[in-house]
Amino acid sequence: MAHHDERILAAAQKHAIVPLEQGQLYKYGTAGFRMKADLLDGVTFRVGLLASLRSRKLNSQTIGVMITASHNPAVDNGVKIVDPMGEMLEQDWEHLATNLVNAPTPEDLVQYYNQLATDLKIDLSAPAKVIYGRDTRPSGHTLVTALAAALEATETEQVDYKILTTPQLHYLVRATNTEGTPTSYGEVSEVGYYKKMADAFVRALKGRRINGPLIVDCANGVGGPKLAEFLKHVPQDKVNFEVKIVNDDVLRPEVLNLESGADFVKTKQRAPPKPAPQPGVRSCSLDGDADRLIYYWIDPDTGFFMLDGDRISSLAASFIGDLVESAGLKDELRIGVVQTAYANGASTNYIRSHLKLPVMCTPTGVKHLHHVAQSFDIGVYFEANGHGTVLFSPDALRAFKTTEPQSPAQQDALTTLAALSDLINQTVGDAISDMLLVEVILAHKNWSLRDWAMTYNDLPNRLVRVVVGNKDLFQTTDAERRLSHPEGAQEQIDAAVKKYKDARAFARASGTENACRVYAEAATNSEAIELAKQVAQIIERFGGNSQ
Ligand SMILES: CC(=O)N[C@H]1[C@@H](OP(=O)(O)O)O[C@H](CO)[C@@H](O)[C@@H]1O
Ligand SMILES: [Mg+2]
Repeated sequence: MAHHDERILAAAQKHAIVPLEQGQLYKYGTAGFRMKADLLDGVTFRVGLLASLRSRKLNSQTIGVMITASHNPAVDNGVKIVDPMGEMLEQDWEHLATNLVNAPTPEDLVQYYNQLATDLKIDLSAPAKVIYGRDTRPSGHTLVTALAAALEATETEQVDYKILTTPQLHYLVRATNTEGTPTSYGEVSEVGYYKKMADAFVRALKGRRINGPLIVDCANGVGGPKLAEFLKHVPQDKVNFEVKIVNDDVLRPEVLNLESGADFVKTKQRAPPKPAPQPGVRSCSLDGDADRLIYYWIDPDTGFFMLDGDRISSLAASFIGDLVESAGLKDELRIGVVQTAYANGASTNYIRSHLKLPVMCTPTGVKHLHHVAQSFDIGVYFEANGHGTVLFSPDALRAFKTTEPQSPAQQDALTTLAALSDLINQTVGDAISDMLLVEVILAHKNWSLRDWAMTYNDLPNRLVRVVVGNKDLFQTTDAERRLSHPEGAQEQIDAAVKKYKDARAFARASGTENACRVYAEAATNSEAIELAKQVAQIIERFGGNSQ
């Protein structure tokens, strides 16, 4: 025991943890640790210790660490751990991360680190490997120094991939752990990621023409330079993909996510004001770390129209469902769609009634959706905010490759499915990969965004944030669609919902902010607004005193 005590102790003193106000604790949440960057040096050091422990626990497999605060302002940053197959950190370890980070002194830290090793039967002399990347935030540079110090102190092999999108880091973790095996995920390099995706893009398009230019707003984040790099790998002689990258200034941190990006477009329900929107042109926005995607266009007649995660999900499910049928695999492969309670009710209805596919609902946070999507052969999952992907099971991948086609149409469907399984990032939602998927589908269907939008009409809806005295009073059940506590609150929400046609509403405590969120939808816009207001008032009444 006491393998690296001296080294950890010395390094921990240089990367001290900053005590939070009023005895509050750091918490590993949906997005790892995320806050003002100047609080994160000690946190990142300690996350490095945990990543090293996790690698040693999992037979020396490679673990990833991503430094990003996604769509938050430039002064924030964050750090999260990626598991060996490119998935989010296993939930059981989230509270270990919380405990390790909150150890009060360097001595306590070393003691807890050793205790974890003992409790989890981790051999501290086994090899360990951690790879990492960061988005374009200036603070990422110093946080990486803290991370590297923890890896050095614990004699963990490390690779610094420098600036990456979040999904690229997830790709690299899986590629590293599957290198040289039959399930190799791709070349272990950033270029390997571009090559795999460009090749799959060409194969999936099958010579179909992309209908007009695409404007991509990159939120002045890491997606800009990475998309530009990707495009260099797309063979211009085979694909007519005309992309105009906008908001790609990564040299001025103050403009990161400022009035641009997928989160801005989704929450404000309007196009980024700069550059001036071009009516009629197909447009999309990535978020600051390029794992979320929203499409939209400005209609010369009716104005702004947005196609969010629910739309991408139903588009993908419809296209892949048709291909599976043409491939003769309908009875063999189970396709399903996974959503959260925030999915528009019209999308759920469309997928169930029109596409005739099962829809499952999970609590908020992509790790929950990802997990349930894995229970299908083809699991399509998206949050309404534009984060999501499509997962293919080993059985599905095998079927695409080994089914003997009886007709050219069947062969065509099988090869398109195989190409899609390479194009779509299997580890996590990936805005660049999802964007290419959408472009492929629109090209196959010869659809404009207007055609896509016509598949169903969204129910009018409202999402409001309610600050209460104590958000922890609000506990949910039924995938967050109902409140179990405080007692009596749900009955009042039910009574309010009953007053409106086609209405639905729910309230829950946010996992990322100190507030509750209320969502309401109804047959008309004014009713959705009224209902949201009434439910917000109920939440305020039950929410404890705000000081
Ligand atoms: C309504 C909403 O958009 N909630 C977001 C938000 O979670 P909250 O727990 O609602 O704060 O941040 C999560 C992490 O980015 C994201 O997964 C989720 O979709
Ligand atoms: Mg993001």
